[in-house]
Amino acid sequence: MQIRLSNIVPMAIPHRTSRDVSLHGYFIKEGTTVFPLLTSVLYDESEWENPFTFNPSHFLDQEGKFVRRDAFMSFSAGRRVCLGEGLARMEIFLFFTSLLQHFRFTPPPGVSEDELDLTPFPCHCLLKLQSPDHVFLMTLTPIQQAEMKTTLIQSSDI
Ligand code: HEM
Repeated sequence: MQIRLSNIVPMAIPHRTSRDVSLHGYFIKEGTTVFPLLTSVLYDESEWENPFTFNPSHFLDQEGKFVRRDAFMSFSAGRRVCLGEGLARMEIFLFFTSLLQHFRFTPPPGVSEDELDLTPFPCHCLLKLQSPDHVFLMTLTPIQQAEMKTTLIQSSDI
């Protein structure tokens, strides 16, 4: 599904631990802000045959039937999973099926399908996030930078 590859909300929404937690041997104290990095699951090479390619077969079994994949986490998971998931899935389905019913999509003249570049923006920048205990270094695309700014504004407003 294109929603996996497009990775719309790469760092989900920041959450804060309501109590001390031990997770896979790591101790996280109460009140720590946690960013669930959905990108790490959506592009996990041990989960997807071609993590960086649009490949609908990721969601089909040997007989061509649709299968649910736990690593498909574009809408996050758990109690704070995206509330609009059902609506978003329905809208995207209606939008794309209408387009596919009415149009034929082809690469521009002189370009083969293999040459199509689906990268949103090639430009990257290095972002440094610092907290009293931790420093995070990340490479972000402009879309992710914009989301990051929104996220930081939201979390500072809490
Ligand atoms: C492809 C479209 C969408 C994607 C990929 C997406 C993804 C996400 C993600 C990753 C979160 C964070 C979950 C977390 O905190 O761990 C979220 C939260 C949320 N989303 Fe979406 N979303 C989409 C569309 C929508 C739509 C259409 C609506 C409403 C009409 C919506 C409403 C919400 C709400 C209310 C939350 C906060 C839930 C909470 O904190 O309890 N989303 N979404």
